[in-house]
Amino acid sequence: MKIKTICCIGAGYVGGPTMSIIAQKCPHIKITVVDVNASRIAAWNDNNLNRLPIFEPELNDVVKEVRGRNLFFSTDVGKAIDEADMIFISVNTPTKTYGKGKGMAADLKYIELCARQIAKVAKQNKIVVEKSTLPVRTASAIKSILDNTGNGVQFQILSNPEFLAEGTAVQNLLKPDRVLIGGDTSTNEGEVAIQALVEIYSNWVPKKQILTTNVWSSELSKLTANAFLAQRVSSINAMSEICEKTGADIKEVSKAIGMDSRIGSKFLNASVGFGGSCFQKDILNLVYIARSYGLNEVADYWEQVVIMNEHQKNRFSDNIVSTLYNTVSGKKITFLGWAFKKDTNDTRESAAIKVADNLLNEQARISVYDPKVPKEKVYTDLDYLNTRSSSENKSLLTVNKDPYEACKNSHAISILTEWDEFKSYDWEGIYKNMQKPAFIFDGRGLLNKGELEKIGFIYYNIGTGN
Ligand SMILES: NC(=O)c1ccc[n+]([C@@H]2O[C@H](COP(=O)([O-])OP(=O)(O)OC[C@H]3O[C@@H](n4cnc5c(N)ncnc54)[C@H](O)[C@@H]3O)[C@@H](O)[C@H]2O)c1
Ligand SMILES: O=c1ccn([C@@H]2O[C@H](COP(=O)(O)OP(=O)(O)O[C@H]3O[C@H](CO)[C@@H](O)[C@H](O)[C@H]3O)[C@@H](O)[C@H]2O)c(=O)[nH]1
Repeated sequence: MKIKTICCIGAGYVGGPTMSIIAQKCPHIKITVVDVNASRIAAWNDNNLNRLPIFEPELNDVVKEVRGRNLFFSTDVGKAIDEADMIFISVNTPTKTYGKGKGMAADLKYIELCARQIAKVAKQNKIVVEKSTLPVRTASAIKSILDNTGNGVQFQILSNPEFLAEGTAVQNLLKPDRVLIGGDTSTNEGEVAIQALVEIYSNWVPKKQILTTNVWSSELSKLTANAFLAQRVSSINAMSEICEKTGADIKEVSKAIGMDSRIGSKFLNASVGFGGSCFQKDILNLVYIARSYGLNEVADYWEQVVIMNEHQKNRFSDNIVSTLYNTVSGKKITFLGWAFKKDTNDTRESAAIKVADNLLNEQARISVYDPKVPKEKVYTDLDYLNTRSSSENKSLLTVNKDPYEACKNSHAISILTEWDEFKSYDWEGIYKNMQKPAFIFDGRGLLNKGELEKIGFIYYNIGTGN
């Protein structure tokens, strides 16, 4: 079966980049990305590519090449569904904030809305692809909605989880470690649908890296991959605390263990804590699933990864307070970085938010600089916590466009995101304009301790005892 038209529901961090690359590699397929958020669609259609709704290295060039050729962004969800042979569901699946499973389970209301709309509109057989990250067995719920509310047309459901990481999305999509496709391997129609998607990826991904499985394995593999990745970060962060007590250095420990080919060297950077929209949400979802099957030991095991992460963020802010003579009340603390990692404007679950909230509770004044995160976003993130009024947040925290201004007169600088540009700042100049003693709390192990200490800074790093 040859796919000629694709619709992708959800123009976010996954839908936008993923469809841009499919469009680039498959010029014979017309792709329409749709979203209910009209301003997001307008931003994807903006002539000024620097105003695309998400910042991803190299993405602007790809969008420039394919937009208007075979990639289109629209708010007309019904029309795009109707025209498509294959529909990707790429909408958000956040943690539930209400009812049963609140704070743990994935909220599938957006997924269900998509399924109902597909069922309502579709007049011909369609392949529906789960691109969003979903609890294992969601495909059966989607199938049930489609079959029971549809117009009698046939639907095949595939699971095709996305493994891209933000900041490297384009390269991850161009050269994925693997593409995973789960489908109904027990029927001919299921096999045909699987092969239709395999054929799309085969335009640029070597066949041996395209893995096909049953639907449940595919859905669960996505949650498993994120759980393992996050577990590595929590494991190295747990060791960082032992390093600080014992005089061991976490970078040396990471290097030493990473040279064991069974462990591997990637994803072993101790930090102020993992952020991003996926790790916490997906682990909590896994914990919820395990509990719902009565697998309490399994649930406790994975939950500890999130508990450890909360602890890492809290102990980072606690260390700032205790080092600054047990009070930060009225003191200016500069945050370099607000995004959850470098090379993205995404701030979802960023460690910076929690650290800021803790320090504001201690009446610190915070000044933030991030090269890609707009001022309004910083305030929205803080207001969302509902810890204090929006006007209090605005009076206690300022957002600067200039990093040197942000650092002026501050008592301490805290590195929250590992943006490369921070490494080449004029640190001597920054030191001169700070209160003394001038402290740096490096939550990313980014800066050069020796050089900064030579200038006169008191420098604290995660995982290094002083
Ligand atoms: N962000 C990542 O790096 C990443 C990577 C892999 C997988 N995922 C998974 O992919 C999914 C999407 O993540 P994201 O970061 O792109 O989310 P996002 O919030 O950036 O984008 C989702 C979009 O879907 C739209 N939407 C919601 N309901 C809709 C509906 N009924 N009709 C039309 N549009 C609708 C929203 O308006 C939003 O723009 C999630 O399940 C996530 O776990 C994310
Ligand atoms: O050694 C490390 C590696 C990562 N992090 C932090 O962990 C978080 C997540 O980083 P990363 O995984 O690189 O970015 P994400 O975009 O969240 O990507 C993860 O989540 C996506 C959404 O499911 C998956 O598709 C990706 O495979 C998975 O890496 C960030 O705060 C990083 O700073 C560390 O602290 N130390």
